[in-house]
Amino acid sequence: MRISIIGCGYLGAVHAACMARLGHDVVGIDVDAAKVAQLSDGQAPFYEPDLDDLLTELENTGRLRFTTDMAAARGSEVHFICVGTPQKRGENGADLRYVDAAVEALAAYVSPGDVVAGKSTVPVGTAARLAEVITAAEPHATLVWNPEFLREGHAVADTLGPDRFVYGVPDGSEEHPAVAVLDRVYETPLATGTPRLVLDYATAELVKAAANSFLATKISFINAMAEVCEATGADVSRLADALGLDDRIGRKFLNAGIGFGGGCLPKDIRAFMARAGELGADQALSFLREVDAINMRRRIRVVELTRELCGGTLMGQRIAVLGAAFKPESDDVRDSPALSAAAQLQLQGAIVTVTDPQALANAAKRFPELPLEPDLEATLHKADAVLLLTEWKQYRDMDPHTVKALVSAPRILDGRNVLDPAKWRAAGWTYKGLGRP
Ligand SMILES: NC(=O)C1=CN([C@@H]2O[C@H](COP(=O)(O)OP(=O)(O)OC[C@H]3O[C@@H](n4cnc5c(N)ncnc54)[C@H](O)[C@@H]3O)[C@@H](O)[C@H]2O)C=CC1
Ligand SMILES: O=C(O)[C@H]1O[C@H](OP(=O)(O)OP(=O)(O)OC[C@H]2O[C@@H](n3ccc(=O)[nH]c3=O)[C@H](O)[C@@H]2O)[C@H](O)[C@@H](O)[C@@H]1O
Repeated sequence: MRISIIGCGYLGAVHAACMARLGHDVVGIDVDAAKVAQLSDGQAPFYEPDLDDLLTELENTGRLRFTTDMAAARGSEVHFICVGTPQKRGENGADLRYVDAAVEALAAYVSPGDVVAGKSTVPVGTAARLAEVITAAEPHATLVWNPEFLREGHAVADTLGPDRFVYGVPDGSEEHPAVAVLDRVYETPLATGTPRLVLDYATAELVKAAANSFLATKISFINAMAEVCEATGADVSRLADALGLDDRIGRKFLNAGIGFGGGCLPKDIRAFMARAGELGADQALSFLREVDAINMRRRIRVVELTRELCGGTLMGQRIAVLGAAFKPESDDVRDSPALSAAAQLQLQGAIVTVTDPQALANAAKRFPELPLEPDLEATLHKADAVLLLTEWKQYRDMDPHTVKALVSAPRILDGRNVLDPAKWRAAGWTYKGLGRP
């Protein structure tokens, strides 16, 4: 099938490569000429495991190309909308200007029978509004909403083998012709038994908002428990292990620590609250305000604990921050808890050095004032305290004796609760976790 992908960022570039991998003939379209040039050279414009290999594998097949020219969408049977929906500046709501611009620009190139499939995360009600734009331009084309659930760091595997497909179609009916079109797009993963749900627009849009809200709530729940554990001397990691053994709860997404960040969970729960408010259902989601507040408190807690670790003042203390990305296996620093804590420590007088295996270039763009150091040993050199804030494997695997020889004082704050406290203490470290004795 011929497929166009509009927007080639963390979602769209991966979707484009994966659709070509499934055998489709794909054109990726983006307004960012530099990104298009890089992708056209077979290079991922960001770090995502397996994406570079996939781009290289596809380079000589002729099935994947990239352009800035929207006219290249003409002739594709399916057009995926993958542009960004960031938080509006100074407001909770989603900024839909990129989605609106992309759909309006695409509408001129849509032909009868085409399917325009929205993948971006949008407030409920957006699909119905955009469907009017598409049908005004081409009455025999259909807009569907096909939300995406991939995780950064696992994006290729998640796209090729998702937990489920959700199709939001105009009448919510299995018989809608667009269902068969999407089934052909996803024929290979569907053949392995991946569940596929056909829903109406609003339900499909809400599945995405609800899923991210649930995940955020799970993380904030365990972080709230971490606060109680700190007050009582209990251990939140063991608490999570015990809770997680109940099938109905599960252990996943119960890792307490510095909290959630990234380009999705924080902005998505805020956009969901804003949209519920517009719909007169704000009370239903007022708990998400608390989810957000618990999450933001974790960042402050890291600063407080670092101050305690340094003997009561941050002034002039050399702090080694391990991790800049919002999670390991990603170079994404959007709303990164690690960077926001690092910047706060610097503001409070600490001499901060941040290291990360992949995210320093992006960190430099967002926080030009923060000293960044690619080398882990150089970062640790003469540190008065070490903060592990993004749990890259190389930080989790550090040897406390080796690290101790590098630092000025053996004090560590494990912001992700991934180190073995007994092992670090036995090596002579003052160890602090979040919600752990
Ligand atoms: N990053 C992720 O893991 C996931 C993201 N999403 C959702 O997918 C959407 C995109 O997110 P990301 O890929 O992370 O954002 P991103 O910022 O990495 O990528 C967006 C891309 O759209 C391009 N763009 C903007 N306006 C355009 C236009 N008019 N025409 C063509 N291209 C245009 C930008 O240049 C950029 O390359 C958001 O709604 C996000 O919530 C959903 C699931 C996973
Ligand atoms: O809509 C999106 O963009 C995506 O948002 C999240 O994916 P992602 O942001 O890539 O990363 P997650 O693995 O969900 O982690 C989010 C944040 O929560 C933190 N986290 C995660 C799990 C946990 O137990 N504790 C915890 O603090 C991570 O460190 C990270 O900062 C969802 O997991 C995806 O399903 C969704 O498609």
